Amino acid sequence: MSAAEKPASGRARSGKSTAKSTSAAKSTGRARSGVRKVAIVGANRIPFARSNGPYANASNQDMLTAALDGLVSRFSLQGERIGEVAAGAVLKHARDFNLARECVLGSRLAPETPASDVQMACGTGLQAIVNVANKIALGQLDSAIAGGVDTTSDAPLAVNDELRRLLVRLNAAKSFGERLKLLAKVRPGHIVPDIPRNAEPRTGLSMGEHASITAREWGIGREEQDEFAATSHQRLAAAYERGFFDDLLTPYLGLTRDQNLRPDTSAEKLAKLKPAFGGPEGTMTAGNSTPLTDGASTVLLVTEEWAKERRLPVLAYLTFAQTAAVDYVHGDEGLLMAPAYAVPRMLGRAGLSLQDFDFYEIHEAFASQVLATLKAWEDADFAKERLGLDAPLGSIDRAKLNVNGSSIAAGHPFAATGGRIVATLAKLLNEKGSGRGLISVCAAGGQGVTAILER
Ligand SMILES: CC(=O)SCCNC(=O)CCNC(=O)[C@H](O)C(C)(C)COP(=O)(O)OP(=O)(O)OC[C@H]1O[C@@H](n2cnc3c(N)ncnc32)[C@H](O)[C@@H]1OP(=O)(O)O
Repeated sequence: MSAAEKPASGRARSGKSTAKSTSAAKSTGRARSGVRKVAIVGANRIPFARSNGPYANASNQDMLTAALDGLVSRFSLQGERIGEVAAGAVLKHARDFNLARECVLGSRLAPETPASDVQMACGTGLQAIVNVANKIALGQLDSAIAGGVDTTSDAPLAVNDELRRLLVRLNAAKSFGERLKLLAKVRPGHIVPDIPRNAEPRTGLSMGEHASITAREWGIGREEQDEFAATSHQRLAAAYERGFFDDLLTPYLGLTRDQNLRPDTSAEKLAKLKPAFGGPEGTMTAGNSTPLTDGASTVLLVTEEWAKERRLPVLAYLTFAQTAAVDYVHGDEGLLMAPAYAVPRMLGRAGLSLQDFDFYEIHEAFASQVLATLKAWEDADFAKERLGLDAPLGSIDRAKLNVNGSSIAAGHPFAATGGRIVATLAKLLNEKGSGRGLISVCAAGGQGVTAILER
């Protein structure tokens, strides 16, 4: 561990490494393979809010800084130079060109903490975690914070292309006359803003519309989706009830728990909702889909030595990760099915089977997408034709899946979901004392990010 990364009584101003840090770096413990273990010691997030709700006037910077500062308080990181912060947002204003760095500068971390943005749609949060984990494993960092944030309340609106070009030229105009000439070209139609849609640029279809096609293809029925969604609410409510989130969450703008959570949700009540995607015969509703959400999350990842020196218990280790992408544009694979490919590839590297896990954390973009992924893993033709395997991965014990609820109940502020899931699983493994958990996150753009945590 570098001395400059040790807790400082005040803010660390110099950011310089010392001779001590060089010798300490040489002696850091390495696993036999030459790869260091990546420890998760804790996390912090703000409660997730429904879009245009209590966080309507909060920006990505406000929320991510609040999540970061909550982590700083929890682990006494005031004034500390952390090795690196990696974070991102799916919907980002141009002024936030390096959002992570702006949030570091706005937080109580040492301003000498480097930071960079990551973007992998809904996989952003988990990808940021994997990026810094890899640097820790390779000996490039001893401590890191990964995070994510998103707001659909404060989505960036763009002016249309023609007006934007005019305004850029106006800004560069050298004379008043030139400016007047350019201004005279503005037409009423230019005022119409370019509003970001929750849709795939290459197909024009929303995530929900894409998922509804996959649901039809895999024969995922309304009843099983509603049951799945109700379970998510019931389990999240039970987790809050037993205080599970007490050390994972900092209250923010009047919220002390995820606002979308409805403990009284039942499959019977959800059955009454009208379809939101897939036309009048569609099976996907507001109840069995994630809502549009605002929120932020952060996770602290370190070496075992860093944790030991501060007497911080390790919750779990991040041991494997894998990304995959599918061709939903020219091919016939579902937009959100990439984790169905990433997971078997990761299991192959890890020498594990799908059944070798105590917990499964599968991001619930939609109940139908989780159920289609599970069905794909059980399907012999999918195994043979798509995965090139002799046998299907098989089924999992559903009692081990999203045991504390997931995105349908908690909400899904796109880039913040990875941090919420890693925090939840690390704590579950810590409570159990030993075991292994699998994480799977689907993302827009036909991509998926998966990881394994162990303890
Ligand atoms: C990789 C990925 O993660 S892709 C996923 C990315 N995320 C998305 O695509 C977001 C998808 N979700 C959405 O677009 C929106 O939330 C929608 C379109 C599904 C629904 O939007 P809205 O219609 O505004 O939802 P709203 O909250 O008003 O709910 C609609 C109705 O369902 C009801 N409802 C919702 N959840 C529940 C519940 N758990 N129990 C009972 N009723 C419920 C609401 O009360 C409301 O009823 P009302 O019309 O009588 O007031």
